[in-house]
Amino acid sequence: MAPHSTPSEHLPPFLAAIDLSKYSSAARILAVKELAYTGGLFSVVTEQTIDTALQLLKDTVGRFALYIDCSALQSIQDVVDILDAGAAKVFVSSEQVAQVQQVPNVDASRVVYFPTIGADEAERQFQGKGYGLYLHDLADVGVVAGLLDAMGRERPTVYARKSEVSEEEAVVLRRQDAVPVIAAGRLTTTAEASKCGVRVASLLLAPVVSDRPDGLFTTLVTDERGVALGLVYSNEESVAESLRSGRGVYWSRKRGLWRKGDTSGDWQELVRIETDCDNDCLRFIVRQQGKGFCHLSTASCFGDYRGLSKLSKTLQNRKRSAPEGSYTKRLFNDSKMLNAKIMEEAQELCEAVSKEEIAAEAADVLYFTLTKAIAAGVSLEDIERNLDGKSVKVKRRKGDAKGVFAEKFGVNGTNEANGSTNGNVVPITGTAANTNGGLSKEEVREAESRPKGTNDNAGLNAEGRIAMRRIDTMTASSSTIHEALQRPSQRSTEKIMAIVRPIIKEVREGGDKALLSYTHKFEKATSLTSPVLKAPFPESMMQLPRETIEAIDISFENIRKFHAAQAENKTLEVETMPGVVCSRFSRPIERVGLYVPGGTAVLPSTALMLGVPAMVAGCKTIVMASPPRADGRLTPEVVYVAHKVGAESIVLAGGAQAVAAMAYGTESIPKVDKILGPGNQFVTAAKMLVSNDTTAQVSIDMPAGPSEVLVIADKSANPAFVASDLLSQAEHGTDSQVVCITVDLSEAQIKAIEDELHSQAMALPRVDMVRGAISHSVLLSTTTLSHALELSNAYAPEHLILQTASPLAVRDMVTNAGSVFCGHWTPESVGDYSAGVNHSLPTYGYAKQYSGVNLGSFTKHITSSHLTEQGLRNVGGAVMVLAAVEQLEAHRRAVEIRLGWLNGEGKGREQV
Ligand SMILES: NC(=O)c1ccc[n+]([C@@H]2O[C@H](COP(=O)([O-])OP(=O)(O)OC[C@H]3O[C@@H](n4cnc5c(N)ncnc54)[C@H](O)[C@@H]3O)[C@@H](O)[C@H]2O)c1
Ligand SMILES: N[C@H](CO)Cc1c[nH]c[nH+]1
Repeated sequence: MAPHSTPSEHLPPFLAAIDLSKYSSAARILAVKELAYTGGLFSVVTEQTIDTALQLLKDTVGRFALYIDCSALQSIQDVVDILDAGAAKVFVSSEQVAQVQQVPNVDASRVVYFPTIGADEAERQFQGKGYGLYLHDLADVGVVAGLLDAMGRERPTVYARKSEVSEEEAVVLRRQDAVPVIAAGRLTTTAEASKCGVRVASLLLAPVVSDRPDGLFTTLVTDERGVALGLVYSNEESVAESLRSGRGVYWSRKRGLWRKGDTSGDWQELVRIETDCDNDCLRFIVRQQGKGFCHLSTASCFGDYRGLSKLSKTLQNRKRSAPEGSYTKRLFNDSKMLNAKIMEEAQELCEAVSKEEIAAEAADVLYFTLTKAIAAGVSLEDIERNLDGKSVKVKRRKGDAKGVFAEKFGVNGTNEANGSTNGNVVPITGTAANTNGGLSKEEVREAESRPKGTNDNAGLNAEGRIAMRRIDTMTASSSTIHEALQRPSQRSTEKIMAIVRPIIKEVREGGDKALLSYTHKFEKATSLTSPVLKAPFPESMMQLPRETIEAIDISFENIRKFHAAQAENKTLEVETMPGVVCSRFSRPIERVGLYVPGGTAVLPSTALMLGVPAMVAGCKTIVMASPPRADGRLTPEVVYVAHKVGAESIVLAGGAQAVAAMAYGTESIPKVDKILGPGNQFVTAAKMLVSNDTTAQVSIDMPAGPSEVLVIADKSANPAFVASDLLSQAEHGTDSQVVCITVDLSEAQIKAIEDELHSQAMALPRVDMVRGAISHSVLLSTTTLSHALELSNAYAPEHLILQTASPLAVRDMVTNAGSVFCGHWTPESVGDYSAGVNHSLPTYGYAKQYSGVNLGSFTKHITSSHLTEQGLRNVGGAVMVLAAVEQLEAHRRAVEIRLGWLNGEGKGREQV
């Protein structure tokens, strides 16, 4: 067979094809030897598995090379996200390839072309682009050789897959410099050949040629950072044994098979085996145990470690057993001191000028940085992996300085121009790439309030405890406090709007069909054929346990009483001048749309909070909307409440599409006059957009987004109560925010709140949701109640909890808040469900200008005037003068003509 020119990149010996549902974390992959030791993995990603893929990439970046077949994805933004998360390569279909070309910064060598159209057209798309080529479903591996020959020297890297491929066939592919893609289950580390398995050792060694007379393979042994430990030899037997046992095993020219460490105890954990660029040398990457690799008890045969490796080993030893009184031990035990040192050294590095100073200060920064990392269980290798991950990012960040640092150094940092204050991501333009509105997958996850993955350390401090950021308001700058109090969801408003706009447009234009298709997409309720459920609702849809019915009925009655008491039954009448009577009376808004959230939790309590006042107000048409479950059904509690309040229909949809359906109406859903109800960022953005469209003729209650709470706690507060109230809102979603303001508490008292927060959070089923919220939450310590109130009024929380000695007196100082909960025996959750107050409240600081939902939200006021003859005489002069000032003659004459009549100047006076 003619030799083919080797592609100019370093390729894995094969790609092990894994199923993402089975191999979703690095730990799972590492547990399977066949996958762990050669580094190349392949997986097909779909809309359903994209999040798993992104999480896996995050978890394994720099450890494995993941090749992802993206040909089933609809959005090119998803493909970009996969590349950005560190995929070695993406396989894209003929349909996707043109779009990928338009994305800036995508390196062609990270794209593998998967032809899904006719050969001629495919060749035109592919030729000269520098992509790899994926040959899928091969009938015969011999085809590859012919194809490669035809392509000549400019040939691409070829990835080839044949189902049930035999070892022989895989070796043929490998010798042709093609990369075989082999189902993980077919791979084996056993030494013996078998019909149903493909030996990893055979594939690894297939192209390797020894340049030694004894046929042994020269083998370089290195640690994970690539530092050489020594030179040894291998052969097929030792390589197979190494893969089987997961240890460094070599071939000694004197003693034969050599399991390193069997006699000395200095054994090696195998990380990976690689071949070099021209296949005449192996590299074993190992984790050396014991004293070191060399028989002289040094780390390597070339002496001891130096530089960062040496520092990292020393710090790891110190962490295990630091001598009492050592400086490093002190740093390990005192995180505040360590943080202060990092800041101090960073400052000194900024001020350094000469080469010597810069080297010395940079060394200090590295020392303290690495100490912090190792104290937290982060190794130097982890940091380097992270760097490698960042080096392959596609989305370029502007990298502006931020906040106080930008201010301090006088550089522009707020990046407001592109609507982002935290991401600095330069948006992708020009293609359908922006279907996520420019949000990264992680930002979308947060907007969707999805729980944090177990490998994501959101909300955890350096000790791995769930902890809020702490700020001492006596020493922190006002910009630090201001920045800490920014709502997470506000950072991406424009991007969320960009996602929501096309959804609204589609539903407005496409009606029921478009609405249903979004429900199929977001709720996965693909069996649903109608987007609405009309009253009367069948009994079978409201089957509930007795105690649930009782609880709903009690809450219903309390909410009804409190809202009924808000009714303005009498017409307001004021005689402003004799004979001039002004009145005001209220009328229910006729048609209201009530959004009941249902993405991450089912909220029948919100159905009560909206439905009961709508019923009390007398709204004629009550339409509810709530996302159905994946089986297409609604939670029975919501149906029961809808029935109790007399709703005419329930829209089986959520998000922006439900808002659009109620705003514009569809074939089966009535258009409403006002939309009320809280929801996630997509819902809130949609409400704001439709209320701004004058053609929709719809108003909204307020922007009521992700839940938030602010607790003011003085010395009388019980730390367990404080923590429980903070957590009750943190569990709503990863984009919720909770704030605790302490008043004159000692370090021990603040610590008691932090301890409670950690231990109570750890026991919650939604702990991974809570961690997300805690990651952008804050504890502010103050010394006076008035300062605490000043901060709270500026923040304008949705819920304000006063755990203070005289809560009612403190309440009098509140100027901005959605709802206030007074005293130690008033948890916020009583207001969420049953006390009677409404829980649909303004968030994002809108409590400065909006009230929470109340009876008035469902009514409008109409004014009327009634003048007697004398009344017109009394007020007419003023009207005529002002109309003349405004040069509105018809206005003036409307009075003048009447006064003329009264003065007997007109005809037919008796007709009036
Ligand atoms: N402020 C208040 O008074 C109040 C009261 C109750 C609840 N809340 C808040 O309501 C929110 C409820 O959020 P939720 O997510 O559980 O339910 P939700 O019903 O508000 O949102 C779910 C919908 O979001 C849409 N969506 C999800 N991912 C999307 C994406 N990537 N692109 C476009 N649309 C997408 C889907 O249509 C889905 O139906 C929470 O943030 C909670 O804190 C606030
Ligand atoms: N706390 C939410 C208002 O932000 C409402 C709610 C519903 N269920 C529980 N709580």
